[in-house]
Parts: sequence; structure tokens; C-alpha cells
Amino acid sequence: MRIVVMGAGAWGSALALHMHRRGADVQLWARNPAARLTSGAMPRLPDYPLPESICVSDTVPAHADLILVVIPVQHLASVLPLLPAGVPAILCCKGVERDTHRFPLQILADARPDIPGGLLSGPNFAHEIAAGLPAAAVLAAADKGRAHEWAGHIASPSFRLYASDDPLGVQLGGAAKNVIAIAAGTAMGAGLGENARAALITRGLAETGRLADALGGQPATLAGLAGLGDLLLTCTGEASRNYQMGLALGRGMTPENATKLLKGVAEGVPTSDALLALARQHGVSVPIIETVSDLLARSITLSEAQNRLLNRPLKTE
Ligand SMILES: NC(=O)c1ccc[n+]([C@@H]2O[C@H](COP(=O)([O-])OP(=O)(O)OC[C@H]3O[C@@H](n4cnc5c(N)ncnc54)[C@H](O)[C@@H]3O)[C@@H](O)[C@H]2O)c1
Ligand SMILES: O=P(O)(O)OC[C@H](O)CO
Repeated sequence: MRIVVMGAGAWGSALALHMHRRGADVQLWARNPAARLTSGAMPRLPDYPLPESICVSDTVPAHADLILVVIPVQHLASVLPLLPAGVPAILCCKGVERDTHRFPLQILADARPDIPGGLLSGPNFAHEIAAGLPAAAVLAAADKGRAHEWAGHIASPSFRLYASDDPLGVQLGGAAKNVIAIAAGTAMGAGLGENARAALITRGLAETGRLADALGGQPATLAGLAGLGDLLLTCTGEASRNYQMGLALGRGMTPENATKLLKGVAEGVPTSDALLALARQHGVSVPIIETVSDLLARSITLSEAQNRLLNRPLKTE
């Protein structure tokens, strides 16, 4: 099987390694192939050298069986013209485009209606997949048959994939967990304790469920790997860039300085604004997402954020 992985960041490199181990002929597309380290690793995943047989190149071949697109959501549209016609594309990013409020599969459908698309999401740190540690994820597509087919091309004995025909729910779960992880990291960085984090995770899931309902996703999807599963990983795993972003904010760093320190992208930053806009458009209350967006914009302080979330009118759960 010939696989092209587009994007040589941490996740693209890990997926290239995974597909190679699975026996595929893998080409990794990178903006700057010369950045490959002498060990064979890419800089964002330096501890995992890629074998020589994975070609790293800045050209996309005209023929492949499957393309994995692993570009941050804010830059996804810019690479889509490069995709060869007709080859199925599995998008592996998690977020919402800030200016247009589009989820990844919508960005693909608008730019390349000729390309069938699916989306891979779940609790998966790149370095653990690169190490071959056990993990599970969801492959979503509007057509469940295709979701099963593509899941079969990517799954392995250590990477168990489930098919889903709720791409909206899966994309929303992956996008929202990044924002909630910033909130959880902020609480932990500010020393607010484990109770506060558990409350943010649970109430974060509740507001994501309301949003799924309004946008046409299936709330049950959010109880699965792409929802609760990824929320738990990202809100508790210190390797998460979104959680690290929150930790830095909670310790008093400005969003600008926290971004500079991060090794990699924190999708929750632009996604917080996009999800807030979508929620407002649909009349859905998303207090945690709103608070993260305001904190990042520096329109509220940390103690105002805390007061705002704790002192809203009491409600039933
Ligand atoms: N790292 C993980 O553990 C992980 C796991 C699952 C999903 N994801 C998702 O995968 C996506 C990519 O994350 P990552 O961890 O690989 O990010 P990263 O920060 O490690 O790397 C981002 C990559 O995108 C490339 N890139 C950035 N702007 C580009 C542009 N305009 N054109 C072309 N390439 C561009 C960079 O060169 C880099 O190779 C994100 O949406 C993230 O949420 C990451
Ligand atoms: O490092 P993060 O916060 O982008 O999280 C990585 C993955 O999405 C975890 O599933």
C-alpha cells in the first residue's frame, strides 16, 4: 500500500512511522525536507528516527492509495491544492478554522470536492504511537462503509481503530478538548487543585455535548474515544501542548510568551474563538470555552476567570 503523509510535525512523523511498521510504502511530505536530522528523525519528534526507506520530500506523488493530512487546522486549506485528485484523504488534525469556523472535513469539501475524506481522532500522543505503545482512536466519515475500510488500512495490533459515521461529533470532540485542556492546565498552573480540574473536565464535556446537539452531532460520540477519551488524556497528560499552554497561563505567563515556549502547535488557542463564535451563532452556553477565549485575549484576569465560572447562577446538572 502506498501512503503519503502530509506534514512532518510530531503527529505526521509518528503516523509515518506507524504506517511504515504496518508494511506500507510511506512518503512523508514536509515543507522543509532538509530539516530532517542526521539520525533520520524529524525535529518535532527527535527521539524517533524514521528509517531511510521513508522518503521525506516536498513534492506530492501523483499516485497513492491513501493520504494522511497532518497539518494544523489553521494551515490546512493552504496544502489542499497539492493533493492528487481522487485519492482518499484522512485528515488527522483537531480544531476549527478561526476565521471561517469550519471543521477540517468542511475545509476539504469546500476546496476539493473531488476528494473523498475521513477524519482520524482520539487520545493519541505522537510519541507513544511512535513508540508502538497500545492506543485506540476513531476513524469518522459520512459513509460508514468507507470509515470501516479506511480504519482497516490504518489499524494495527497496537493501534485499534473504531469506525464512526458521526464526523461532526468526532471533529467537535477533538477540537473542544484542546480548549478544555487549556482551562484544566490553567487551573493546575494556578494551584487550584484536582477538584477544580475534574469539574472543568466534566462540565467541559457537558458544554461540548450541548454544542454537538446544536450543530447536528451525536452526543453519544462525545462519550467515546474522540470525546471523553481525548479530553481525559489532554487534560491530564503533561505532554499535551494545550495543557502546557494552560499551565503557563496559570503560572502568570502571558499568552504570547507561553506560545513562544511551546514546542509545537496548541490548536486550542485559535479554536477557542471559533467554537465560541459557533456557540453564539447557535445560542449555546459554553462558559468554559468563553472563559478560555477571554483569558487568551487578555480581556479578563485569572481571578476574574475563576469568579466568573464559579459564581454563575446555580443550576441543575
Ligand atoms: N502531536 C500529537 O500528539 C497529536 C496527536 C493527534 C493529533 N494531533 C493534531 O495533529 C495536527 C498537527 O499537530 P503536530 O503535533 O504534528 O504539530 P507540530 O507543531 O508538531 O507540527 C506542525 C507541522 O505542520 C507544519 N506546518 C505548519 N504550518 C504549515 C503550513 N502553512 N503549510 C504546511 N505545513 C505547515 C509544520 O512545518 C510542522 O511540520 C494538529 O491539528 C494536532 O492537534 C497531534
Ligand atoms: O499536544 P496536544 O495538546 O495537541 O494533544 C495531542 C493529542 O491531540 C492528544 O490526543
